[in-house]
Amino acid sequence: MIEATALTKRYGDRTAVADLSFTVRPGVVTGFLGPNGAGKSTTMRMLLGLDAPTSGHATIGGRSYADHPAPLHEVGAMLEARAVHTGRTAYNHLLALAATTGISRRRVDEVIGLVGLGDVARKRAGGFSLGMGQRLGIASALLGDPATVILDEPVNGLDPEGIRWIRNLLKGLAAEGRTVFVSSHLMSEMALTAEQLIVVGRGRLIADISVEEFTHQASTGSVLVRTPDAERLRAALAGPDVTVTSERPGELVVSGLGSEQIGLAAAEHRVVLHELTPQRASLEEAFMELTRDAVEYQAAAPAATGLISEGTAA
Ligand SMILES: Nc1ncnc2c1ncn2[C@@H]1O[C@H](COP(=O)(O)OP(=O)(O)OP(=O)(O)O)[C@@H](O)[C@H]1O
Repeated sequence: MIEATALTKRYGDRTAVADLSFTVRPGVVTGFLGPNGAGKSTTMRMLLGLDAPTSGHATIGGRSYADHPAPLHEVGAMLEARAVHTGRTAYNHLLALAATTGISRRRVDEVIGLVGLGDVARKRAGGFSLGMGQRLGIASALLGDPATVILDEPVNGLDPEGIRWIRNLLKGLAAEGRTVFVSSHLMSEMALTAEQLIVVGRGRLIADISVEEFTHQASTGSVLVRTPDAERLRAALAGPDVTVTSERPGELVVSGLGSEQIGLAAAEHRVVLHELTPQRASLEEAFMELTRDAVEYQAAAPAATGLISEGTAA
């Protein structure tokens, strides 16, 4: 369990983190989301005792990081994936880390297997690709078999295979009952990985919300219907609070009725349906909307296009 209470960090007259309070529970992956410069890295550094808060405090497993007698067993973290001595092999890097904290050689072998670095463990880490560097960073974080795992932007720069690997690893760690806290600026990625979201902007808490609820809120409430009998269905659906629009032949967008009601009406009138899809804004668009006022440097971008269907969202 991670608990942040009124965490605040100022650098001169710049406030990086402002009065930030949240709880990260064990057993689920919690995403820490926010646009660039929102204060995610600063918050993570404060959780790990690498930066002192201007005010407020944070605990991991009930104590501040510095108060844990064996912190590597309590918390594993990856803040900068490439902070590795480049001349050493991956194996020796992990072995050196293990030796300073009383962790066995067997555990080094175990984490190498866990992160899939078996084939390259005897190679110098300096020659590693970004993906291998991330895996080594995660191996270091997991070395002490920690109850809490904190990773800053672990999917940055990874290919789809690497992203899927990290996603499954994080879910597995959470399923083992660990506390997993992972930052990202990509809502769509977090929607696939996390169950709970803590969203920040300009150092402040914007939302503490489940992915399910966030997805629900992104719903526009309209339903796309494809049918070869559009005009008959349109007549069957007509009602005081119902709006039906059509941009293409054979396609209707219905507001004011749920997909169950539309399906039922179609069945009653023996209208064949080819598609019945609740519409929602893409999660990335919903996220941009949520954090719009908090984006540090707003680019002049074309207006968001609005709706896309559930199947293609994110
Ligand atoms: N050492 C520092 N000195 C001065 N300002 C800092 C320092 N570290 C961070 N900041 C500022 O604090 C704010 C938050 O930065 P932080 O790196 O925590 O954000 P972030 O959400 O992790 O963003 P990113 O995704 O871009 O890393 C930014 O405005 C940043 O410029």
